[in-house]
Amino acid sequence: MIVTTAGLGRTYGRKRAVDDVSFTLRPGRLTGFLGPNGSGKSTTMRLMLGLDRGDGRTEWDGQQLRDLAIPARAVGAHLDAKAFHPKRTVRRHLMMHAAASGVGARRVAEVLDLVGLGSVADDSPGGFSLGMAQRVGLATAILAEPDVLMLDEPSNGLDPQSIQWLREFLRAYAHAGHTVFVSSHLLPEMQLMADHVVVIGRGTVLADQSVADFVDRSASSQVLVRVADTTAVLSAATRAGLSAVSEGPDGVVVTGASTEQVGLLVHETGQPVRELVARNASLEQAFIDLTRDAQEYTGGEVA
Ligand SMILES: Nc1ncnc2c1ncn2[C@@H]1O[C@H](COP(=O)(O)OP(=O)(O)OP(=O)(O)O)[C@@H](O)[C@H]1O
Repeated sequence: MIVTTAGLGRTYGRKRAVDDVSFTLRPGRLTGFLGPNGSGKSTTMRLMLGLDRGDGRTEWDGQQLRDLAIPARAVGAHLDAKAFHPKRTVRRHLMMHAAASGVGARRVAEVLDLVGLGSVADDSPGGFSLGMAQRVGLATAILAEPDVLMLDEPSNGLDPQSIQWLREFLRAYAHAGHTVFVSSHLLPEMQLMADHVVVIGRGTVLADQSVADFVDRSASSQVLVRVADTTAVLSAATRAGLSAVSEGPDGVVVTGASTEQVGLLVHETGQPVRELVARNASLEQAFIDLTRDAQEYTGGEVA
């Protein structure tokens, strides 16, 4: 299912929390939703689902969510870690959601096992840890095997094994043809998991592109090339408007260019390449570069 948001907006008091946010989520890929604290991720997700009133519209394969026959089959969302009754058992909680979306008891048992809650299915989740509560939320979201899965910070409170499990689960879910949209502050995790990213800062979209392109465009992406005549490569880089510095006796480091561009540059100088290595910035570094000016809440210098 293709999900299109157009012109989403929301004002709280005098603050424009989300402003003219438009993007498209495509099936078969996991889109990460990134942004500094308070940048509007949760608000955007709530607007998409009609849980918050605001401007703009979201279409699910061209339709409004309320016009779909069984909305739970279209989208499963987990936005709030403790969105369950603390005294109702996990199984009962899931059975109630199952009934509302035409899902049978077998699927409830299957999902309980899938998210690792089988042994506590008949416990009340009131005293659950954050990680356990996250599993209940995920179980609820995937119950009806929705076309679209939307999760707000699902790795919060999960231990490393659970994070790895969640990553594999979400990737498999996306690559089976579903549309997956996940917000997270765990950027190294997102780099392993996401195909595409939407980045927002101060309520507006700053980037909407593949993870590879996003990381590549970072000012911190560098390419190291080793050649016999570094001076010729440095001049060619300058002529091409690229920033380049020499490194060691035969190395040149070019900033902000792809390996292909640097390969062509060396080719122009008519000499063989001894080594060509991309020193890609991490998703984390690319994110920090991009959102430096869109940081709502910043800490002081660390001495
Ligand atoms: N119910 C509300 N009332 C007033 N202001 C709100 C409300 N909900 C969100 N905001 C404000 O809107 C802005 C966006 O908040 P939102 O929770 O969407 O950001 P976020 O990107 O999800 O943040 P985080 O990463 O910290 O979870 C913030 O400045 C926040 O303080």
